[in-house]
Parts: sequence; C-alpha cells; structure tokens
Amino acid sequence: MIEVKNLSKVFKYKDKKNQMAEKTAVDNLSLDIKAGEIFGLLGPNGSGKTTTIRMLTMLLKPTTGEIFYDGRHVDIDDKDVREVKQMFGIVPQNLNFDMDLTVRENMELHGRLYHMNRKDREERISELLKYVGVEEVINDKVRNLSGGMKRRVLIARALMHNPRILFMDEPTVALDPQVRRRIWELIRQLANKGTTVLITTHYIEEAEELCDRVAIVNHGKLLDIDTPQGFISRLGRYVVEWTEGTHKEFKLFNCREEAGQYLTQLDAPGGIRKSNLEDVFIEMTGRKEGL
Ligand SMILES: Nc1ncnc2c1ncn2[C@@H]1O[C@H](COP(=O)(O)OP(=O)(O)OP(=O)(O)O)[C@@H](O)[C@H]1O
Repeated sequence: MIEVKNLSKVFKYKDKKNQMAEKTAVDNLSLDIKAGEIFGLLGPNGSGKTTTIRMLTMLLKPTTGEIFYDGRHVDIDDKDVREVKQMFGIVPQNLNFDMDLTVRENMELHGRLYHMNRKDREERISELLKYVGVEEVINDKVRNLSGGMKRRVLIARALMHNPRILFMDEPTVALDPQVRRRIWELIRQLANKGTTVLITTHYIEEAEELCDRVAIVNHGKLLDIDTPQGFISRLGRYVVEWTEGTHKEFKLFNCREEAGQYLTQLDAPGGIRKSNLEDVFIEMTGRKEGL
C-alpha cells in the first residue's frame, strides 16, 4: 500500500553563528506498509518521525528517495497531488484548530476543504463525534475542551472525508492512560474496517500494544522492523536485572534457565522478569534519554 524507497531529508539552515549548516533528519529510509496495517514509527524525540510523515503526506519534498501508493509513484510536484492527498487523513502533533470556533465549525471547514456537500458534512460530523464519544460538545468552542476531548475531535476531523490512510503523529501525547486506551481502541476499530494507520510514537507501550509492526528509528535511520512480539522473541524473552553501584543493568535471554544461571553467577542483587519492547529499544538504540 505505502512503499518508501531510500527516503532522505537534509535540512539546510543557518546555525547560531549565522553559518549555513545541514541536518539529516531522515537518512535512507525504506518501508513497505500493508493495507489495513497499524504501523508504528518508534523513536526518541528528534529521530525524524514527523519529517517522515510530512514527506509521506506530500507536505515536504524529500531530498532523495521515492514514495509509492498502491504501486504508483507519487511526488509533491505532481499535477494531481490534490487527488493523492484525498487518500490521507492527518492527525498532527499540534492541535491546529481555530480555537475560537466551535467543534462543528472546525469540522465544517475541513469538510468544505475536501469539497463535501452540506448534507454529507452534517451527517458525517454527528456520526464521527458520536464515534469518538464527544457529541455533547458539538457547539462548544474548541478552546474550552479538555486535552483528551481536543485529541478526539482532532481524530474525528481527520476522518471527515473517509481517508483510506490515517497518519497520526504522536496522537496520545500528554493524555492520561484512560483516554490513551480509548484512543487506541478507536484506532483498532478503524484498522479493522480497513483503514491503514501509520502512527508515530515515542511511547513504547503504545507501540507494543497497538501496532501490528514497528519500525525502530534513531537519528533518522531505520534500525529494524518487526512485530512487537517478533522483536521480543528475537532479542530475548527474559531479562536479568541487577544493580551495579548506582546503575541498573540488564541482559536479555531467550531461555529462563540461562537467565537463572546468569543471575546465580552474578554477585549482585537482581531478579528475572519478562522482557518488553522497552528493553528491546534500549538494547538497540543504547540510549534512554528523550523517551
Ligand atoms: N526545518 C528544519 N530545519 C532544520 N532542522 C530541522 C527542521 N525540521 C526538523 N529538523 C531537525 O530534524 C530532526 C528530526 O526532526 P523531527 O521533528 O522529524 O523528529 P521527531 O522524531 O518527529 O521528533 P519529535 O518527536 O520531537 O517531533 C531534529 O533534529 C530536528 O531538529
């Protein structure tokens, strides 16, 4: 469905000394995302996730590389790029509403932008607000909604024109666990109905619980792609954790017995637990800061 070949983005900018500098935000990224899949881009802050989404949604021109949708090569400069963009629903990281308009008015604007007729707009607005569970705030100004409600309206608005592919940039950032779970449920329902979902996150739990497959990225580079369980069973299902001075150390094992033997040999206080995607992530990136 979405195929990305050797995609790179190098930003040119002026540094603090007013000298021209370059930053490689995305470095030779190749991906193949299947229809109906929930695909996660997992990486720390600054690893190039937003830049990738902006290139895939034709908002930013790649420095090099190619993008294909359903096997068709697409480019931001294509004459029919508008038609391609109709396929996308975009849930940006920032809440880009007109805060002084009501929920209905914000959704109306979006519907008009996508040339939906009045009847379709009205039907879709009430259907979607009901779907995301915030129909009671339809006439409230967006400014007055809670953070969780704003995020849900952001998702509803992105779905107005029935997109086939939903791009979500950190959709649950700064939300409490209950609201986060409700949004995950919504995303699962959409994928079950056939929508392809590409989600960026730096929440490892989100990637582990929600995504069919995950691409781990760091410094703009793809480190590896697998299912969350695939990563865990490849890198080790058990973790021996122990303390060395003030440091916490860990080592991954695939067999509980081996983990037990290792722990016995260690002359340090520790224990064994099941591993999770966070252990895999730290093992692969060797860093935890920024998460
Ligand atoms: N217009 C720009 N000019 C220069 N550097 C940029 C520009 N946009 C992004 N960058 C840099 O590119 C890198 C990748 O940024 P990007 O926003 O894609 O990362 P991210 O993984 O989405 O991070 P976050 O979760 O913080 O949004 C960062 O180092 C960022 O500072």
